[in-house]
Amino acid sequence: MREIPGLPPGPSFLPLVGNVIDMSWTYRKRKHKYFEEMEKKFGPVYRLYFGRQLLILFNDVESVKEALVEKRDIFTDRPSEAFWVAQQIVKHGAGIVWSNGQHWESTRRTALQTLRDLGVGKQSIEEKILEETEYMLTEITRLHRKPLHLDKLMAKGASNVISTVVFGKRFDYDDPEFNKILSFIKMTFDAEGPISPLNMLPQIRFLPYISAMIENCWLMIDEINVFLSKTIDEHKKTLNKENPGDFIDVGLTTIANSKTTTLTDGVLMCTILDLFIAGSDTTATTLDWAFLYLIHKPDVQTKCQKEIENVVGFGRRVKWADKPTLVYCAATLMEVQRFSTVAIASLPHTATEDTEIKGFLIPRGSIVFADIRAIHYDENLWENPREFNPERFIDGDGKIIQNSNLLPFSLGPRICPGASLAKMELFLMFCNILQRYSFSKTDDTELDLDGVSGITLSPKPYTLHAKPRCL
Ligand code: HEM
Repeated sequence: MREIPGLPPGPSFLPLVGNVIDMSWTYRKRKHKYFEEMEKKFGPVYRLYFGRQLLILFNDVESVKEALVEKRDIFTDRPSEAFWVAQQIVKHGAGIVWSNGQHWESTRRTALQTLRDLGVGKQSIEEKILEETEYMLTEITRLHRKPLHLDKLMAKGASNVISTVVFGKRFDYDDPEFNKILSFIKMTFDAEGPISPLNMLPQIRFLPYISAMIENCWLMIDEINVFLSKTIDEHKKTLNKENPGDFIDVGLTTIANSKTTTLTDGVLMCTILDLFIAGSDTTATTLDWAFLYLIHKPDVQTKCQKEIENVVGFGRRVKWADKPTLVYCAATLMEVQRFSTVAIASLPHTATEDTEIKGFLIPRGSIVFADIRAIHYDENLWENPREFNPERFIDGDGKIIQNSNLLPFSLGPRICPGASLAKMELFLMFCNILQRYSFSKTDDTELDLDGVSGITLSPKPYTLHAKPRCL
């Protein structure tokens, strides 16, 4: 492989495989550490090779804004053609995440409008989140006498909020169909995502271990699709076009009423899967980190609880309307999002023409990522970024500081469409659980705050003790 002059700097690489051995093997499950090393060596814009494919990482806020906002016309598309896994997904029909152009714009717009119509950001969805939080608290009450793993419970809670929006109903935590969706999401997120070696060398799909894994994955998708198709059919039978009750109803009404929509039953199914995949693990993992930080920093937990006690007391649940007065809790969640940066980087974008960022050539067809974690740990933007400190988001008058360098949902036209829902879930679940329970470490061993990288960055499995405060 010959380097094109003008490219950003980057590490040496091997013919054919590029930097894959370091990325996917030496730093397996520690991709965030690899990106950190590369940024230290090569600065705010660097290049890697994923096989023969050029990858460019933007690591400071200027380059990310230049690419994803100012040059949005060039950097909005996903590289659906460049990845073998994406090609397979798109072959089965694309929803929001992997589609481009007109199809993406219209599907994303419909999804956003539908989420708004269904009450995301409003009281109706708040009720559902509070109801789900009660189920989570019942589980904690049932299990709290033993050391608890919160990750699965958070995944069930967050997925049920999406279920309520999409299907108009929640599932029991032991429902087999629900658990199938959860296993699929977990499998997807444990994988290396866009930089899985399978994308670089699709031929390895014929190796027995890998082919069995892929086979298993398609089987799961088939089963989920059968379930989705059955659910859509059931919705067709009860559809009231004047008063659609959930995401499927709104989708079916759009299909029936609009001659120009790109929505079909197939696209609806893909979009539903996108919402589940993109919306449940991210939110659940953020909450999992939040409770890990609280047992690491008991003083932060005490301050959050004192604030809840003073503002809300114990006589009622914490509401979304309490957010402006629960300043320390809100700041803690902002710090959780900065410090954990669950989405280490944006999803992949591609350059649709040759361009320059910070004076470096970014050739057409290169795959680019915004390294969100690098921005969240940038010493030029944050004081002591390696310290967990909610106070950084509170000003001298005790008001929240909205810091435009906090970018957990990325930037530009592909910015996460679920951000409002996620923020509401995080706040209501976090505060209401803390109102009722205190959490502590189960032993004296030091907590591991480094995390394990898949598509998202999750805490290494940990347990905690939950002690009821008032029941
Ligand atoms: C704390 C929770 C969440 C975090 C940290 C998060 C973060 C992100 C990030 C970083 C992206 C990539 C943007 C880019 O490529 O530039 C994204 C995309 C996306 N997210 Fe989220 N997200 C969260 C919750 C949600 C929820 C609850 C939903 C659904 C209701 C959702 C749906 C999506 C979708 C559909 C996309 C693809 C957007 C597109 O390609 O146009 N996310 N999210």
